[in-house]
Amino acid sequence: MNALPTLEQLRALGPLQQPTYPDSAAVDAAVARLRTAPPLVFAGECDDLKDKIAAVSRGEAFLLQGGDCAETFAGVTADNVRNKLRVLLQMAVVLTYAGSVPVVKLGRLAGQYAKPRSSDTETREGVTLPAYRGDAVNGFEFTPESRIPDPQRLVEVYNASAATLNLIRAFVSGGYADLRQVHTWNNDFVRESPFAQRYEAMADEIERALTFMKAIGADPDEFHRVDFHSSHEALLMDYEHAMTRIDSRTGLPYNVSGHFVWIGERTRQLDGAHVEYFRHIRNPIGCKLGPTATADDALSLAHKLNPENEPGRLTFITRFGADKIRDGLPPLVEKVTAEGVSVAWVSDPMHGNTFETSNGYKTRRFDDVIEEVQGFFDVHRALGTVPGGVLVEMTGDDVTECIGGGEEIDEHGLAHRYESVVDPRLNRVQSLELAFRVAEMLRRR
Ligand SMILES: O=C[C@H](O)[C@H](O)COP(=O)(O)O
Ligand SMILES: C=C(OP(=O)(O)O)C(=O)O
Ligand SMILES: [Mn+2]
Repeated sequence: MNALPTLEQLRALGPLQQPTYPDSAAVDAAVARLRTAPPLVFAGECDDLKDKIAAVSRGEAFLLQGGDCAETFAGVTADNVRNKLRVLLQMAVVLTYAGSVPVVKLGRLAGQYAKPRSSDTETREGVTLPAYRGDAVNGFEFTPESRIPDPQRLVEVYNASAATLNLIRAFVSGGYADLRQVHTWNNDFVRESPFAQRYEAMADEIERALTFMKAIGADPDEFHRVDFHSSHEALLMDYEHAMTRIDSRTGLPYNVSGHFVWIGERTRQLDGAHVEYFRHIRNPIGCKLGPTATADDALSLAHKLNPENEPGRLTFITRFGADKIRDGLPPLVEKVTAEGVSVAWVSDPMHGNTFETSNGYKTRRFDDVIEEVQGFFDVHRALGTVPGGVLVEMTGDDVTECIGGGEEIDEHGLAHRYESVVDPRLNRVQSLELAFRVAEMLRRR
């Protein structure tokens, strides 16, 4: 494989969804600063994750990827990060115990700050401004000043990601994620929620099992820490290229701003800048596939992004929508499988199911989310292939952004606590409910 293209070469390919900065010298300064910054992750950690995703592709593990649609700088607080991690750990333990399969835990965090948008502008009450493109680019506040892209924010992304990942690393190795804390994670949960109660019952069973294992001589320290990795959409060429380093062990380039990075639905053109960048880095990578993707697109992307057909290297994240998955997914899976391509299939049941309510909230129906995951499992079952995981937009807080679920949030209920700056997230109860529902699907896998 030839060498990593320069940033200038990638820019010359016209990458889509990039901000238009007013001051290019300021961009150069931010990129130069990032080029000398220490890595946030190590290449060896990326390789470990690649091995785990290879197990996912063989059906020996299940991938749980979750976090905000868009992280915010204001959201880098101990409470926010802990709440998110806690629900991810709860979901993982539900999937592991009720689904009887090891779970690969992948946070959509510590780097998820840049957003592709369907429109370059946003209009409110007759005023039109540049669209908000994530805290990596501009401010959410609807004023002309705040919406101007500021490259200094790229350095802030690095700092915010470093702080988040540092805290996550402390939590997962310092005892918070110890399986013996399985009850503690559920403390202060709405007791009335049937899923919180179901979780309590399951946690009791797990505790008994742990006591039993200790009695027969198992080492309790085995349960002390968990593996947890970070991921984000590698959208902004300036940031991602500046955060690419040559691994000293192998001499190969890795993106060191996250363990796993993915190409979004809007930037997966075969001859585009993103695919060109991604084919050179050695991280495990993902590529979204939506309803316009053909079987030939999938195959060409696989050949270009993973020419050596390395297991665990490539994950296809499908996001068709509940009404399209059953017809749209089979041709892709059939062709890719028939050609002997090694890939992990993951369902993103969020992005094909977004709509706007009459009162102006971008939302999703919990039932559509479940229906898409069910369709994903059914398609794979019918084809004899492996439904490898789910990617969800979720938060550890009790927000009201998605409709339905056990608490039966309706359109009017969305106004109660809608905090997302881009897409609607499952709240804590909805996330747990999803985990139980997916565990049932896994048991039948
Ligand atoms: O999160 C994904 C995209 O950024 C988002 O769904 C696009 O949303 P938009 O249509 O509001 O721009
Ligand atoms: C932008 C996203 O998704 P997609 O590229 O699939 O639209 C996302 O995951 O937030
Ligand atoms: Mn999103």
